[in-house]
Amino acid sequence: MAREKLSSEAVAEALAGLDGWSLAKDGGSIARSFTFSDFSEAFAFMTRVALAAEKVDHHPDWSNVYNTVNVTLNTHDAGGLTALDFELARMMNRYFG
Ligand SMILES: C[C@H](O)[C@H](O)[C@H]1CNC2=NC(N)=NC(=O)C2=N1
Repeated sequence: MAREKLSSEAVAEALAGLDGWSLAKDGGSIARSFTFSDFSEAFAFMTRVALAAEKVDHHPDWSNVYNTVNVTLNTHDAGGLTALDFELARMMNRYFG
């Protein structure tokens, strides 16, 4: 259920309630950059998110440069966006503060 690909209407609705995230041009993923005061804060965020992502078996595609974490979310198994991506995005926003 949660890993079923969402319709473009459902994606638009979920995205409307989600601060800071944008949809990729092909509609297949969402992305956000998080900027922190320094590397320690950025890495602490990644550690918290990594543990929570592992618990729900849904993992971000991300990179880190100094104080910035760039995140892309999609569901590889579904070949697009699912409810799990939006759950993970909301969780990251909460951890960001
Ligand atoms: C076997 C395992 O449950 C799957 O490979 C999970 C792991 N984490 C995942 N993470 C993401 N982002 N997409 C997936 O399709 C996915 N699949």
